[in-house]
Amino acid sequence: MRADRIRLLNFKCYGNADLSLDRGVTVVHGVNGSGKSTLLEAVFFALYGSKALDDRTLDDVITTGEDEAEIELWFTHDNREYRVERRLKLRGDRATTTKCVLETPADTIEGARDVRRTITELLRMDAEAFVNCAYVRQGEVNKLIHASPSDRQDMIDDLLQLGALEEYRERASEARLGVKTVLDGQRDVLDDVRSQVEQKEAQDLHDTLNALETERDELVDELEHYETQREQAVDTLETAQDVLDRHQETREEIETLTEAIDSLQSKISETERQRETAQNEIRDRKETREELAEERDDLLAELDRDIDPAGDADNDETIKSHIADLEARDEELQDELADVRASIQTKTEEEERLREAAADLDAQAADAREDAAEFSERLDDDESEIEAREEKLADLEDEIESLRARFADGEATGDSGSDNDGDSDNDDAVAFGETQARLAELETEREDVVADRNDITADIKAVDNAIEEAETLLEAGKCPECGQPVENSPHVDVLDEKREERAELAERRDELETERAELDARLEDLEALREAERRVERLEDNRDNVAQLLAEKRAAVDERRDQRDALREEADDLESEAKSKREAADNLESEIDEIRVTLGEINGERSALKETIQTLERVLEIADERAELAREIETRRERRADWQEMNDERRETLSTKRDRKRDLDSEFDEDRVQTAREDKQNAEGYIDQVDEKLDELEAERDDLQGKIGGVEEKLDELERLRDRLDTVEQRCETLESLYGEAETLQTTYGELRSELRQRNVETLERLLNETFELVYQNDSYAGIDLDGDYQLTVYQKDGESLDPEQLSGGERALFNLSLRCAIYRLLAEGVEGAAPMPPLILDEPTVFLDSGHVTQLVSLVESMRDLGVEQIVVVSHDRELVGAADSLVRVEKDATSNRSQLERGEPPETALLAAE
Ligand SMILES: Nc1ncnc2c1ncn2[C@@H]1O[C@H](COP(=O)(O)OP(=O)(O)OP(=O)(O)O)[C@@H](O)[C@H]1O
Ligand SMILES: [Zn+2]
Repeated sequence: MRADRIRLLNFKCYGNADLSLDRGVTVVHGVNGSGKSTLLEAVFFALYGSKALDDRTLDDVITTGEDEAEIELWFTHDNREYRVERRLKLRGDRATTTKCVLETPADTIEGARDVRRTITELLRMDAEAFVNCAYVRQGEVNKLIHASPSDRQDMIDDLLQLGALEEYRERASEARLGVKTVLDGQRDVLDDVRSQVEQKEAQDLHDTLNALETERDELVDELEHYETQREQAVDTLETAQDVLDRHQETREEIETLTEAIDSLQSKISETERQRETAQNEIRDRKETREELAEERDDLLAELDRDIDPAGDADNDETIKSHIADLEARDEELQDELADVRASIQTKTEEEERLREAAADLDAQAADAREDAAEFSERLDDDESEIEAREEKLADLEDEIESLRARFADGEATGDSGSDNDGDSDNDDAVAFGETQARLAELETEREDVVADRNDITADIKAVDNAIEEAETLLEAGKCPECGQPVENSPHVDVLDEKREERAELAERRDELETERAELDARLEDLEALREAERRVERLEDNRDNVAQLLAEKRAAVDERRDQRDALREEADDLESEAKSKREAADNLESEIDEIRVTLGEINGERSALKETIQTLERVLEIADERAELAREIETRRERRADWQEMNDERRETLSTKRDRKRDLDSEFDEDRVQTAREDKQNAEGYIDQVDEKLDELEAERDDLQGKIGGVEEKLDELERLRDRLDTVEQRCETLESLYGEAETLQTTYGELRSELRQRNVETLERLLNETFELVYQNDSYAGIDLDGDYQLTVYQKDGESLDPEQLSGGERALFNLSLRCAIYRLLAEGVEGAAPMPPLILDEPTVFLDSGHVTQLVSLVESMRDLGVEQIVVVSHDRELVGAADSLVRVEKDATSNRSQLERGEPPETALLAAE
């Protein structure tokens, strides 16, 4: 087997680690406590699980503070690849395996037990064998030497698979002992059964049986005799009993008869009483009938109708037809009544309607009159308004006339110009409608005058200026015309001319002023006329409007007057209509009163009818009651006749029964009864005695029968015992031969083991000597002796022998390693040819060794490799060993996380290590 790769998660001091391993020698190195041993333990744990933990538990395996751990190991064995995986989980403070899987090339095995079993079969080693052979744990170098010879024997035997033979031998021995125990037991049984048979045979059982049977036959004869006697006694007893029974029956019949006679008599008198009661009831009913007849006669007399009081069926019919007639009449009356009521209803309604209509009409008439009055009032108003308007119209006409008179053609109105005031000029007389044109003419004229006047005013101003200048010049002595000195000036006269011109101009201006004033006055008059003209126009408009309104008003007044008259007429009509309706209503009222009288009459007749009908019905009722009474009387009569008949029959029965009783009384014989009683008593006495005797004899017979049964049973048992004896004898023989076989088997296994062991011991001794010589080249020791019980003895050169315990520490270590390697080789070479082996694992093998011996150890390791050990893993920090490694693994603990780490190093590291 070869470990190829191991992966760890939270396994003890490892956090996350993954390491691949090679064939050949691998040296694991690192400082103390870095996790070297733990790595080896992990390989061991991966293979065997909790069995690899000795006395520790699963929770020790999980890194402190974590709650899950994983271990995975890939390995090759016999050229096949395998992978084992385990997962642990902390639940509370206990760890459990949550996954355990082994993948083999063929299949996958699950579960810790099955995985361990498969691995044990595969490696042909259990966990214990693994540590004894392949895995030399730290500090266990002396294990094999310290062990007692028998422990060592067991260890080595187990490794060599000889343990099984010892087991078989022990099993054979156990089987032999087991057979022995059974055989001893069976022999005891055999003795016991045999003595029982002998005892039983000595008892003469057949003779005893014959004697008992004879005795029993005699007893049976005697029993039969007594039984015959008993039967006779029983006959006698039965006959006597018959007589007594008959006597008893007769007596009972007489008693029954007496009872029957008594009961019949009482029934007869009871029925007689009933007959009498019925008679009384008949009498009562007859009386009631007569009373009813009287009542009926009274009623009929009261009615005074043609009905025969004697009353029979025909009479009833007559009454019924009377009632029918009366009811028919009542129905007629009822119809009439309904008609009358309906007509009252209709008429009352009609009356109400009429009165309502009349009231309505009156109201309408009142409304019409009111409207007419309103119209009249408004007509008065209208007329006074018309009057006012007419007045206004006349005023307007007057004003217009007077205004028109002021115009030229105004004289046409008749009033002459004498009325004209003196102011008005005839030249200015203007016709109506021409003022406008005239005003325009005068306006133009005035403008011309004003313009002339303004021109003259300007001229005056110019003349004034010239005068003023000339005067100034003149004062200065200058010519007013040319400005030259006045002396000699021809122009001095000019000033006067100018003054003249000015006076002329002023005169002219005054004329123009006057002319303008005249024009202004004429203009004013004309304006006034113009004003009058406009006013006339307005007044005429006004007059026309007033005239039109007046005309309209008149038309409206006429219409309104017509309407008022119409309303008045309408009111008259409505009133007369109301009156006629009211009259109609009054007529209806008196009609209704008359009808009410008829209603009263009908009701009166109806109540009289009802009374008569009731009386007649009562008469019919009485007839019914009387008939019912007659029927009752008849029933009672019939019943009385029946009872009579019944009693006659009873009386007949009574006499028969009395006869029978008399016969039975005479039949009764007291002597015969007495004899029967005595016979019975005697027979009973005898039977009692004989029964006692029979009981005795039967008990005796049963006893004998029991004894016979007992003897027969003993004979059967004897037969069975003989059979049993045969069986047990046979079984003992079989067991004896089985015991012999087990004994042979036990010796065979024992011999086989010591033979095999002897062969192995010889090989082992040779291998041990070879190895020891290789690692301990020393002159002191001549060789090692290993005997059949694995007793080890070391011989010194001088021939003295030594117990291995007496060797030095280092020597012991080397000796032990030699023994381990020898065993490993023995196993590897195999008893039956080479077998694949687990890696050889050595944890700190050099502790006790000096450097010289380390060299020897190195050669041991190398020789093992050369001998074909596939993989050797050594934990050591010895430089020499490191130097001999094919590959290196360095283990280091991270100072901060406190987790171990694995690192592959190649041999060049040797140089580094050597340099340290
Ligand atoms: N369950 C655990 N969780 C964490 N650490 C653990 C656990 N069990 C053991 N350890 C630690 O693992 C460390 C490594 O121990 P191991 O015996 O493998 O060291 P080593 O390298 O073989 O040392 P030495 O050279 O002294 O033999 C120890 O320090 C120990 O405290
Ligand atoms: Zn002049």
